[in-house]
Amino acid sequence: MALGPALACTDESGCINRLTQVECLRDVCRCGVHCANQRFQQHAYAKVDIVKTPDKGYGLRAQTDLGRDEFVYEYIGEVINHDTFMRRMAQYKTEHIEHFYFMMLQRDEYIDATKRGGRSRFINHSCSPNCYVSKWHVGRHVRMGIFAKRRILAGEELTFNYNVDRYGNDPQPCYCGEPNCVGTLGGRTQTDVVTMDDRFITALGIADQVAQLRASLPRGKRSKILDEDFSPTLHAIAEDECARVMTVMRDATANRKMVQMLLTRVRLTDDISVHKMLVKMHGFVVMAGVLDEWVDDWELVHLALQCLEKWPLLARDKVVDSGVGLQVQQILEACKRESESEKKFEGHLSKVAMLAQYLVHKWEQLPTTFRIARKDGTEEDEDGGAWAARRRAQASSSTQASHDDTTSSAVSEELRRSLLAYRDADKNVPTAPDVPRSSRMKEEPRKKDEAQMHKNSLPSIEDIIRRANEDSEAQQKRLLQQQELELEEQKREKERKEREKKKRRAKQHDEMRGGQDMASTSASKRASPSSSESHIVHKDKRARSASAHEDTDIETLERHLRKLVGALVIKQMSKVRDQLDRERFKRHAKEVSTKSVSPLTLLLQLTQVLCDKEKRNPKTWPPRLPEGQPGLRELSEDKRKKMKIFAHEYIKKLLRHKSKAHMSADTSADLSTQPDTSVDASIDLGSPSSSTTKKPSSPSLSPPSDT
Ligand SMILES: C[S@@+](CC[C@H](N)C(=O)[O-])C[C@H]1O[C@@H](n2cnc3c(N)ncnc32)[C@H](O)[C@@H]1O
Repeated sequence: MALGPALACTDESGCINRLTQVECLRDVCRCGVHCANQRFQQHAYAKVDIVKTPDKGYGLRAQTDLGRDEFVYEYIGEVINHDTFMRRMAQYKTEHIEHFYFMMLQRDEYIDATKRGGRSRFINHSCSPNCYVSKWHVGRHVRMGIFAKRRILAGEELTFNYNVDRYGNDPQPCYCGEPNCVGTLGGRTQTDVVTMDDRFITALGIADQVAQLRASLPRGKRSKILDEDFSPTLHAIAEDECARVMTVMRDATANRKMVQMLLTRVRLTDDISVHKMLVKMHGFVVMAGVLDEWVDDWELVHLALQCLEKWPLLARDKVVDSGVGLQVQQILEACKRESESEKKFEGHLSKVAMLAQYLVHKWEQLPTTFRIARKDGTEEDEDGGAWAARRRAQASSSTQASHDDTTSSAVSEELRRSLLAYRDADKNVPTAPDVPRSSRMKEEPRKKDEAQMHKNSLPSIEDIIRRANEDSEAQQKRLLQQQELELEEQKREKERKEREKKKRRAKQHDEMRGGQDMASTSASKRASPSSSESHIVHKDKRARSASAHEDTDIETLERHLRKLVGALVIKQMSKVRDQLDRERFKRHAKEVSTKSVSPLTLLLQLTQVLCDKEKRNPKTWPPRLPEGQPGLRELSEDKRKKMKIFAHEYIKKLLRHKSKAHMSADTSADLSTQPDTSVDASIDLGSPSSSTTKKPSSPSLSPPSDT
């Protein structure tokens, strides 16, 4: 089934490269730009923060959630050989460097991130980690990646198990704080089952046995017994275990005990389909790594040859491409040399010699074919192509004319290009001759440290921290800016709504007032062209002033006016309190001073009337502060004076009216309940007095001089 671009070379795609931890190569993978298996090459790192921990120095923290098996970071540093590694360990001790940053890459290759490296150097150890370390092949290089072991939430500290891959000077106390903490980090060997990573235990197919044993042992003795006495029963490999076995074999190539157990599982397997699958999972490439690493160890070499003998082949390509053919040939020659000096084949040596002879002969019988590029783009072997190219370039370009790119009409374009690429690359990078390690080890120096070549391109630790700080500062700045923009946007939106609300209110207000004015005008029959015009002028002015002061909170101004006028009215009322019923006065005073002013009582009406009068005056409403902007702090002296006179007159009139009504308990002038409409009629100050009352002499609220 053809997979969409989104799935190209993902875990779900079935891409063999991805499954066996080989990166597809740029310009080679047929999925082109959609290929998701180039994470090392593309530096597709997770977003992380460098943080200070309470007792482990700095640490690394996830900035975002991470999915299981997601690529976190590459472990970057100087790649050094064993001699340099030993020298630096001693040097760092004398320099009193507190933290260790070594990680083993493969035999005789270590990554040192002490002085130069990437952010991954800050990842601390945990006995129950949320990440794991895994080796990937990227072109000709083995590279160390850190991956999420489970789903990780943003903010969690990232950790992996140092006891699997990391080397330091001496064991250090562990402060991971996990319930299963083994107490120390570093100083252990990678073969200790007690510290062994779950992935390895699963690949060995011994998870149940380890769990049982752990459960049956007393706590204190667990690690000792597991390390020294534990020899698990190994079983044949099932088909669904092939990818795991091969990836762990690649990861643990330098771990003798692990390699031995995994090879034993391969040897115990009889199912031909499992062997086919192992071959498909780059089995020959992984085996070349194992032979390269353990070429001096006859027992392991024997075991490896026993596995190779089981692997089915129709053509010689994989043997040649991986370099295993050449290695086995050289093993055979080494056996011969050894036997000549010893004058006899013994033990593993004789078995190795016989098996090697057999394999060399068997493979020679096989034809050499070339893979034709597939059209569906779903498979396979971009890396196989690279390895093929490398091996051919290194070992057999002259003897195998048919491998030459000039004869490549039958060869896939992908293979041809990777051949060219690697030949070019090989021109620049000195590689060790393909000879058994025993002889290679004698060469001094054995191999130029890649570290020396890349040293100057690696950032220093100060650079990393500085850059991390800059990054996080920039990010914080971006976040702040974004927040500010959002706040501004919210503010604008709020203001817009407020304006609309005010417009609506002003419109309603105008309509109401228009209606009232018209009604009062027609009722009093005082309408003259000039007053009608002035009403329109007023209305216009009001509308203009409303729109000019859209931003003013009219409601607040009104409330404030009511408070000021209310206080003034209360003062006036208190002057005649003796004439008023005490209880009633109190009640009204309370009502006046609260915000819920409504025309329930006549006295409230007095406040209301004064306020309405004030608000009707376009010259003074809405009021302005001396600074010019809309607002109201207090009433001007002039205005207070006028209002006092008005209130005084009003109250006097009321009392007169009450005494006229004989102050009966059930009087219609009951101040607490019903509006006294007779009095109400007498206080229409904005219009000529009713026929029954005289207009007060001086309550006119002319514009105050200070506004
Ligand atoms: C690769 S460095 C990790 C970064 C280091 N914390 C730093 O500040 O640069 C490894 C060192 O960190 C410290 N470390 C890491 N994990 C630790 C743990 N679980 N307990 C105590 N120290 C730890 C040890 O000193 C160790 O040698």
